[in-house]
Amino acid sequence: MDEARIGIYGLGTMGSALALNLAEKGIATAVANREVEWIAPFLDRAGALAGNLRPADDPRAFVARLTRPRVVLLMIPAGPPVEDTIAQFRPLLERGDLVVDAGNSDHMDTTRRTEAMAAVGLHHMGLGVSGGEEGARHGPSMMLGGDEAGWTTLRPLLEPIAARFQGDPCVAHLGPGGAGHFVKTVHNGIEYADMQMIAEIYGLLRDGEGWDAPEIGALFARWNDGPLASFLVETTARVLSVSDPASGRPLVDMIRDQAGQKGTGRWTLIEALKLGQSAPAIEAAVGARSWSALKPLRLAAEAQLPAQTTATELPDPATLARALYAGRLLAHLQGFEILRAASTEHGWSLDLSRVAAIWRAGCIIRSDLMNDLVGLFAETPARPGWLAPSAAGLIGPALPSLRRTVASAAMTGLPVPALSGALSWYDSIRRGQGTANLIQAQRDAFGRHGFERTDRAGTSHGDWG
Ligand SMILES: NC(=O)C1=CN([C@@H]2O[C@H](COP(=O)(O)OP(=O)(O)OC[C@H]3O[C@@H](n4cnc5c(N)ncnc54)[C@H](OP(=O)(O)O)[C@@H]3O)[C@@H](O)[C@H]2O)C=CC1
Ligand SMILES: O=C(CO)[C@H](O)[C@H](O)COP(=O)(O)O
Repeated sequence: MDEARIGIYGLGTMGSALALNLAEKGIATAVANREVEWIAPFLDRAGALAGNLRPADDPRAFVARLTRPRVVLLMIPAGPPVEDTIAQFRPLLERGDLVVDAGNSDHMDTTRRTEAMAAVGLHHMGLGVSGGEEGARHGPSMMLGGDEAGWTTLRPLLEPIAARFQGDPCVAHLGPGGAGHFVKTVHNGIEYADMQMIAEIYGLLRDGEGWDAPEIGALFARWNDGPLASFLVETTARVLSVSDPASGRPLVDMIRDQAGQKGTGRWTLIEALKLGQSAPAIEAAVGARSWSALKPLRLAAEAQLPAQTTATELPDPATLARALYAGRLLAHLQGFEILRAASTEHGWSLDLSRVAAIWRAGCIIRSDLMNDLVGLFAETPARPGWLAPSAAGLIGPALPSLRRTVASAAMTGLPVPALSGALSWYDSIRRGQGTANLIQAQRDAFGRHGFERTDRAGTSHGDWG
């Protein structure tokens, strides 16, 4: 009677929300936490749902509560905590049992662990979960990597708790090993870029036009009724409207401009570079968070360095909205191209249309745009998204607004690194004749590296004098 079909280990923000979600769907769930004193208050908060929760004070008792094959889902920080916890559980598990790492782990760690666990007959599954606390509680988007047998076991547990888009559960088995965690990492890279571009538009309105936070929030709220409709625009509108009870000022004005980051944005970039890809909108977003942390240096530079700006009228809100749409679209195309490159490199056969489909609800980057991307990536799965027949029609109408916004921000001295990175990337990928001929000439001139001529095959060298 007291058995559980799944066990959640780690009752922090995400783990406790996932456990309540499972319990609410009638799935008996074992729960445990490293520091056991958190378990009783969690059960109190669970109220009637506690009837479907099976607490355990230590890993052995926790495992003993699970039906076979046992499913141990870890919702704890990536890195050493996951490593150490798996080592703790491994001797308690038997052939066929599963460990599901549902935190934001590095895909290479997940692949390594999958292989090590498979060698002793255990299934290690990497599960990317997105949606924050609210998503985990009422329906996250979930990206699973691992073997087919593990998916067969997990599917009846994950589909009932997933977010749904028009009835379709936002969970998919995306590939073997670290495929799920890789997709989650890139999800977060896109999340960083989207947040940064929103912040850049906020900066133009605040510093260029002198709008206050509630005014900007009201504009974002209106935008959320149009093509920019998304969780992040909606959230932005909400946070900009909140005032600080202590000062009476908008709460956002009382927050230090130094952003945190746990690593997934940076990992996206590192992976992109390793795959020979570039993702300047995501790079700009990671860089902007890093620079934000160096507040004393920025203050010193502001006092010392000239701005040399030219007074220029900033675009009207409708132009800014289209610029944000274009930037967002290009950042998504960058992220999805990283996924496509990784899929080829690792042999994952990722279905990019399905990835977009499970990002339509539950996750942080859910948006109306994602629905268009489902169709776009179905059109030409073997080629970059921007070569899909529908891409030009999505990008074209918004592009002049992106150009106008980036140009006037540059003249005014207001930083828009992600928007301008997206635009430069676009202008680079659509240019048939680039400037790398000069790079090749330079390389050959100083290092005899050789180049290919346009009129004959093979390696040539120049007589550079
Ligand atoms: N918060 C979010 O919006 C999202 C978070 N994630 C990921 O989910 C995972 C959990 O995040 P979140 O719930 O926010 O984190 P919290 O900080 O709220 O909770 C962390 C949990 O991990 C446990 N823990 C910490 N260190 C160890 C350790 N060394 N060994 C065993 N258990 C440990 C904690 O136990 P104890 O109480 O004993 O300290 C606690 O249960 C992370 O990988 C995070 O990146 C994914 C999507 C969204
Ligand atoms: O995974 C997430 C959402 O999908 C988390 O919100 C993510 O951990 C946030 O990352 P960071 O702290 O680096 O901003």
